[in-house]
Amino acid sequence: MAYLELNNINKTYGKGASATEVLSDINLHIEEGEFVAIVGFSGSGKTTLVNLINGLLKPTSGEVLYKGKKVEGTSHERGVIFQNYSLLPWLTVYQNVAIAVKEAFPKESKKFIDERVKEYVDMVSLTPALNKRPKELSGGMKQRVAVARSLAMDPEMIIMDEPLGALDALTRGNLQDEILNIWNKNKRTALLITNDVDEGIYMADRIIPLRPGPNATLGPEFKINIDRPRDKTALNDNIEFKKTRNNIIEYLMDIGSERTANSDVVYELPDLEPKDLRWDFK
Ligand SMILES: Nc1ncnc2c1ncn2[C@@H]1O[C@H](COP(=O)(O)OP(=O)(O)OP(=O)(O)O)[C@@H](O)[C@H]1O
Repeated sequence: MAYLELNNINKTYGKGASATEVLSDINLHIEEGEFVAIVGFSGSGKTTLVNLINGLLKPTSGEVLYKGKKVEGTSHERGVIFQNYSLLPWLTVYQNVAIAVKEAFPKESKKFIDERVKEYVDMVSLTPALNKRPKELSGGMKQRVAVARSLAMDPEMIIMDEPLGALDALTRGNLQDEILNIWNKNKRTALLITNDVDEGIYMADRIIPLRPGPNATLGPEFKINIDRPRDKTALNDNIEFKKTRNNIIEYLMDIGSERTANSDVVYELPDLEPKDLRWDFK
């Protein structure tokens, strides 16, 4: 039994003539302690997949099992970091994080909650913004609050839906490392949805492409055989990194051009440009 299992998942939106099958025959098994990345094309169904795992959506057919039990709704055992922040606009940064920490640790003291909120807000370098409301923050700052809020709840499984998309390279690199630290230190299981192949290789044990939809399905997995902790600066010269990166990009380009040739829809490719300079920020 895997920690998280998706068995023969199909998800259709709409009914009758307007029905669209977004995900088809998705099978994914993640073991406890693993870090898996799914890299997909824009609009291929990545958020739908996250919402099925989180329990916000029900599959049209198939089942999602978490620790052997069918997922029937949301739970803070599985913490999701969404790409669209979902902060409560009337609460400050402190209050947005505190409300989540209280929910995850209902029996803990006020002091514990206060310290934990401040620790995680500091981790995302937002201590000066503790008393600001979301409307006073930039998109990247809001995204960092969302990261702090999810990680402060100490979920058993960290599920990330393009969580670092709106961030500059330096902040993005720092948060990748914070997420990896928490995953490693607390022996958590992680699923990262990203359109950045380099980010996937830096962070994950395996990368699985999501083929473009409709009827998106998972492609073959690519194992990342690079020792941890990984050194960003050294990665660009790592033969295994270059080989894996080329293999994944080649696969994505092939399926992208295959689908474009067969339809009128223009698919936006994942972030495939070399980002060599990015690693120099550390
Ligand atoms: N509630 C819904 N009802 C109908 N169609 C939907 C619904 N939610 C998503 N879709 C459609 O399903 C497809 C996949 O959407 P989804 O948001 O899962 O993709 P995504 O890969 O996360 O996209 P992006 O990379 O742009 O965030 C899209 O064509 C979208 O229009």
